[in-house]
Amino acid sequence: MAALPDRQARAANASPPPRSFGEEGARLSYGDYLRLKDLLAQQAPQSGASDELLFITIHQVYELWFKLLLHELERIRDAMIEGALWRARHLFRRVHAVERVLVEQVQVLETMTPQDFLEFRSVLAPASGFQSVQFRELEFLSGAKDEAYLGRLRDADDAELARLRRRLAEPTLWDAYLTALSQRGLAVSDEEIMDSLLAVARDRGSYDDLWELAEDLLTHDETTAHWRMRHVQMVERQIGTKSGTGGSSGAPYLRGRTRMQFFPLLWELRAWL
Ligand code: HEM
Ligand SMILES: N[C@@H](CC(=O)c1ccccc1NC=O)C(=O)O
Repeated sequence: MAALPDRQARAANASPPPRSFGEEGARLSYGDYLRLKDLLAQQAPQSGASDELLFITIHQVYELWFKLLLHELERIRDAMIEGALWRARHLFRRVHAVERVLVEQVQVLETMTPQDFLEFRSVLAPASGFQSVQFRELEFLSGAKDEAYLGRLRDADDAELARLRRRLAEPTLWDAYLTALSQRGLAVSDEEIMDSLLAVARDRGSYDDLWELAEDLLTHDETTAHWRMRHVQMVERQIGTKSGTGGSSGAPYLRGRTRMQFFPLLWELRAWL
């Protein structure tokens, strides 16, 4: 291999310095690429209350993360069906990291006092988190399909309803995990599934990838439950025992939701080990 020219030799060559990577076309700027004009025009407080910008910003950030989570969880599901378990595991690391951010982010909204929330709470009604289509899509994709929530959406448009109906029809993460198990010769019928999960847990030498994937599913379940618990704590801090703008009992309804599990068999497995 030829030696690299030293600094003096390079200076003597006197050719112009190379342009930095990608500058040749010079078409995109930071703001164009990220569509910041559009993005930053989307925060439109309805009241004069100072904390409404915080409230809107937080919710929009959640919805952006939900969008990414849906994208990655779909890829995880498809990777499991294709038998590319390494890719599913790789993407689960990203999903878990984002989910931890979602939990951590609650504290930002908790810097708002209930008095300051009350300055604009009445303008929100009857809007509420019930109407988060992406949140419900995440639940459906994870395995908690409950058609009744379609009725709580109020003013969802046709495209949103179609998205939710598609999620109700398509395979869940759990369906995909069962496919991965059966591809390895393990039985997945209702009667046999627990024996198969036990076989995976007891023979890490043969099934370590399937075991670790089940652990990744469980972590997804657990971090989602953490979010639900942090959300209800925040709700109790903000509105106490008041009912919700979306028409539910508020904190009691949300407390009930914290018991939800996407993958109950993975939790039950612990008792059989
Ligand atoms: C001041 C802060 C918040 C309060 C007081 C609050 C209150 C509530 C209440 C009372 C409900 C039950 C529906 C109803 O009757 O209104 C609800 C549901 C929900 N909220 Fe919030 N929320 C807050 C912040 C957030 C944030 C930051 C998110 C993030 C996206 C969020 C997402 C949701 C979702 C997805 C639901 C549906 C939960 C389910 O059905 O399991 N909320 N919220
Ligand atoms: N349900 C809340 C209001 C609320 O938090 C909210 C209102 C409109 C859009 C998103 C919301 N966030 C989560 O429920 C309440 O009862 O105060």
